Amino acid sequence: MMRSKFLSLLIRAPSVCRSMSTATKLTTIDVNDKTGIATLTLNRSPINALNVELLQDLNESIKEIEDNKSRGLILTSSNDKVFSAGLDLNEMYRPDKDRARLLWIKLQDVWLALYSCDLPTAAAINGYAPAGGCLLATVCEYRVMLPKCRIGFNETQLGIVPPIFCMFNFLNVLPRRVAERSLSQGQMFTTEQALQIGLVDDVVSSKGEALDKCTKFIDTFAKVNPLARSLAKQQFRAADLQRFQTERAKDLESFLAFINHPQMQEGLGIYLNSLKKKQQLNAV
Ligand SMILES: CCCCCC/C=C\CC(=O)SCCNC(=O)CCNC(=O)[C@H](O)C(C)(C)COP(=O)(O)OP(=O)(O)OC[C@H]1O[C@@H](n2cnc3c(N)ncnc32)[C@H](O)[C@@H]1OP(=O)(O)O
Repeated sequence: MMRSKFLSLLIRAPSVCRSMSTATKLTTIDVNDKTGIATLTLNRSPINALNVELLQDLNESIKEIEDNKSRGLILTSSNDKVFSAGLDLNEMYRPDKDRARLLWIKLQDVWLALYSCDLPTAAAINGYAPAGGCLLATVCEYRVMLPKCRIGFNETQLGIVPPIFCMFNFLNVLPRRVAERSLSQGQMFTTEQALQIGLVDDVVSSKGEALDKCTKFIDTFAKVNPLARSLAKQQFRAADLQRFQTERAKDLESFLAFINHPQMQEGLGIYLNSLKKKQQLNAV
């Protein structure tokens, strides 16, 4: 009797979150002591544009979460309107050559860390997620999104060829025909369209609900042997990971050649300017 009372108290006890790291500045990690699940929050104001430092912090945080044997990883944003605006275009426009190289290497590292992550991963997409934002969301195994947002790879709309890891992500989530069309057209989807085509698994009305849904998804693995789960995931992703490793160096050189092209620089300048003037392209 005493024991079951004690157990019911434990079950009803409010969940306690503890911060795992103070070292990172542009990401935060909160581990729920009850569920053992880590929430990794993008925290670069104003719109979580992915610069070298944010990508570096993301890499460190993912490693920290894996090393601390969390039960799962939920990726979200501290901004209530934007999950991530994608790569920081200021890193690509009139770039510092060393930083541009580092930017792409760190983006590749983040993709690799999440694509091959041992833990179950889920994205609580609490705002806009264009390009690199969509990359972070679709590299996860489950997605839930808030209404009235947009998500997609808009690269071709900006004259950019989406890198192969965008293709891997989409092919894991969408039927091949839909993946190819949306990547080659640079389509941005509303939340409702994203749900309809299966780009997101669920739609909820608040960030709290989104985090709950992600927790429930991760809980579906509670009774599965973690090693078997992780190896099954690796098996599914092995061919993509191998191709990525083979093409990684070439992919970096393509990115550098691409951003150093005068025509691309001109286009990036015009696009950045249009964003600053709040004249966002219809594509986003
Ligand atoms: C060989 C292979 C090469 C492959 C290369 C692949 C590369 C790229 C992948 C990418 O990720 S490129 C980035 C694509 N991202 C976008 O197109 C998003 C553009 N942004 C928006 O649509 C909106 O900003 C938003 C995300 C919907 C947010 O809207 P909101 O109204 O909340 O905020 P804004 O006022 O528009 O923006 C605030 C502030 O940030 C500036 N800004 C916006 N996006 C970016 C960005 N990606 N990088 C840098 N700066 C950005 C925007 O100009 C505003 O600046 P100020 O006016 O405050 O100076």
